Amino acid sequence: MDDEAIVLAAPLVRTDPHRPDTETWLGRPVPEGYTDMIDQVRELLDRLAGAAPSAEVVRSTTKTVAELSAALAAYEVDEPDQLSGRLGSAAGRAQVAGPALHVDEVDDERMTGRVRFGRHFLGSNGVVHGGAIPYLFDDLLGRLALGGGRPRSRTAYLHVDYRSVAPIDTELRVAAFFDREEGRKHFLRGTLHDGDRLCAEATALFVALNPGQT
Ligand SMILES: CCCCCCCC(=O)SCCNC(=O)CCNC(=O)[C@H](O)C(C)(C)COP(=O)(O)OP(=O)(O)OC[C@H]1O[C@@H](n2cnc3c(N)ncnc32)[C@H](O)[C@@H]1OP(=O)(O)O
Repeated sequence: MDDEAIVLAAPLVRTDPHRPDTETWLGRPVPEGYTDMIDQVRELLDRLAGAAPSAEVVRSTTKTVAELSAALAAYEVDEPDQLSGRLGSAAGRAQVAGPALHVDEVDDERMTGRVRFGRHFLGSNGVVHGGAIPYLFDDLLGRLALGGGRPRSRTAYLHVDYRSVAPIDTELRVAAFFDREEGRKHFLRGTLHDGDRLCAEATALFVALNPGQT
């Protein structure tokens, strides 16, 4: 594929001071610019959601996206070598299924951060789709569940209360708390705020996996 075809738009400015320029995964360096590529795909999804393009632009976009898919297909790897969703210090772990979550502070019991849902996550009337919020909490709480040297665990339940609407294109605050542990059961909770206004809160049970449990 022509290199020029993969230039989607002007590159995004790196805005996250917590994100390192380079990162390693499984001891190997992550390709330079990988997280910038993920940012561009997020931008593309937002533009796609918001656009009502002409037939000509639909045709050319379809062709370009097909070329991009073909280029990436040539580099497909098995799950253990996957980068997307595995880069802990990248926004949203470099996984475009969810919003770009930026972790600001984390210790064994608590995690705080910021998140901005783009147009891709619009439900209606300028607010975030209700299904995107559990994704955010599962990811956020799942990360904290793994903190403090705790064993791998899996979400057994995730309960979300929607207290007020969460606007898109707005920096929202998230927090996660490790509440308590009962044997293999780890209880966590999380909050999503727009300024001082509580948008949603969640409680979850993560069950630690037994040795050999996949
Ligand atoms: C960095 C990465 C961040 C992203 C993290 C994302 C995490 C995820 O999304 S994981 C994917 C979604 N979750 C799943 O697919 C889980 C599917 N379910 C399972 O695999 C199993 O049911 C599992 C592992 C949760 C529990 O099964 P198992 O290991 O057999 O434990 P089990 O003996 O049934 O239960 C253990 C305890 O938990 C309790 N428990 C289990 N499920 C539930 C539930 N839904 N509600 C309440 N209690 C429960 C049991 O009652 C039991 O309690 P006690 O010890 O007091 O008797």
